[in-house]
Amino acid sequence: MAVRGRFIRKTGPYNSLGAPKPAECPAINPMGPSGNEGNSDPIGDDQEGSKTERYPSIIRVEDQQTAMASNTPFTLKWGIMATGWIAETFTQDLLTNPATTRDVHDVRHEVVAAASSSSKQRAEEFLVKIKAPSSAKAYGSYHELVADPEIEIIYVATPHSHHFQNAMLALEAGKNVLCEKALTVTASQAQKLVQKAKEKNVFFMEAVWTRYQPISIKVRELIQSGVIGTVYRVVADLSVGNDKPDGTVSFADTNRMVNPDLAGGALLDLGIYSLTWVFQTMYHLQQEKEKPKVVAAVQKYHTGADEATSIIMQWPQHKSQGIALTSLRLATGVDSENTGGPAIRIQGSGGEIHVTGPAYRPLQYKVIRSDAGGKIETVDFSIPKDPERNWGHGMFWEADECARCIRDGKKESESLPWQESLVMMEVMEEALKQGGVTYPDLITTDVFDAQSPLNTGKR
Ligand SMILES: NC(=O)C1=CN([C@@H]2O[C@H](COP(=O)(O)OP(=O)(O)OC[C@H]3O[C@@H](n4cnc5c(N)ncnc54)[C@H](OP(=O)(O)O)[C@@H]3O)[C@@H](O)[C@H]2O)C=CC1
Ligand SMILES: O=C1OC[C@@H](O)[C@H](O)[C@H]1O
Repeated sequence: MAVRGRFIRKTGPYNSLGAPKPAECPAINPMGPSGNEGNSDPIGDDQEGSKTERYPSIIRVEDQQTAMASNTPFTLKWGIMATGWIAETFTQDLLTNPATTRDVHDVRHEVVAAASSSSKQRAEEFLVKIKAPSSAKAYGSYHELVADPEIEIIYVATPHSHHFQNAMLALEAGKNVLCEKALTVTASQAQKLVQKAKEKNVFFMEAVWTRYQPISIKVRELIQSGVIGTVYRVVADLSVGNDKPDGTVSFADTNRMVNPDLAGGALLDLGIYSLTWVFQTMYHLQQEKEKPKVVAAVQKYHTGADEATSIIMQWPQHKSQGIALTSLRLATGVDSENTGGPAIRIQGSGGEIHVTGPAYRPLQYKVIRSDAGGKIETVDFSIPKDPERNWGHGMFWEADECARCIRDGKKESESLPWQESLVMMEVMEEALKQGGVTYPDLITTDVFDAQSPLNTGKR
């Protein structure tokens, strides 16, 4: 019989009060059963439902007052590079109130400016749309953005094709950088960025938000506690069902999902989350790091990008294997209940953990221990919303991580160290190489050019 568990709140990186906490969060949703009233989520995949629990469920008022009296939150000042879909989503998360949204009291965020490579007007419209404070500046170029002395960190939200040149532009200007996934198009580009971050002594992180979500932290803790024994295999999938009867997929050939000029393809956009689950549950937890052997099957689309990629990784010294799957034609689950099974299956010598939901932001895990007589513990998560803005997408936890690292003088995040981003880039590069996927020189070069069209927007 399945036992639905409650999320036991532990002190974690998202919990900053330092004051004693209630041991358990009761399933109270101050916004009603859906917790989503009136929200218009641009990604359209928010999964709040009646069975979810919220963060935070209860904050004792005296705890808050004690913390507020003794600590002034560290404020991180952001510059947003690009004005597309994820720039909008992430920046709205930045603008949520950390205290009332997610029980975070030690850091906060300020949006200083946003820049569009197309026009200043586009940046102005962006700031209006996300209801940024009137103090936020609009720039019509990425160069102006990175030159703003008030900005401490640049969020790079351009297509992956642009990440190397754009992140390097910001690092060269001495800025801390949070760069969207996939970090780069090639492993050599990622290596160059890490070298530059070291040289400039600044913070640099790949924006894999999943790593900072409470569910990821909890699953890593569970594995480390040994509850399912030694993990020997992880199978993870992130796929979307965009198959069309005429043999194409429902993205225009120019869309960044399939356009080689924008480093399109399933692996760099979606498969990276499947890899994230393989890596964060195995490689990340290895004492002695071992690079995996890689075998890949790649289905190429008529544009030349990959439409489906399956990667088998082997860690011979650890006797473990990981399978990362992604496809643009078949969805991970046929329905929202994931009748077809969990998106992520983590198999250990003493049991399994199943993680359900899209791999970039899953909201449920199950622990199935071989010694528990068939009992299954099910734990649900939800994404908290700012009651005032009626917004929350779950990207704020990675922003909080950036703030804490910068406050504490750290140059990389322990939850996603540089070395791990680099090995993941190597795995993806190797898989694409095995499948014969190539990208244009403009986006694969590892030579920085401040005047590259990728930096100037002169496309
Ligand atoms: N973490 C997550 O959940 C998600 C991450 N992503 C990642 O974010 C990145 C951006 O994705 P997304 O926001 O969906 O993309 P969009 O196409 O919606 O936005 C990209 C933005 O980049 C800028 N840009 C600069 N040059 C170009 C160009 N040649 N073609 C298109 N855009 C250009 C544009 O802003 P402007 O003209 O104003 O400079 C544009 O609005 C990708 O790397 C993707 O992997 C995407 C979705 C979800
Ligand atoms: O990072 C992402 O997560 C959500 C997906 O829908 C999107 O394509 C991808 O870029």
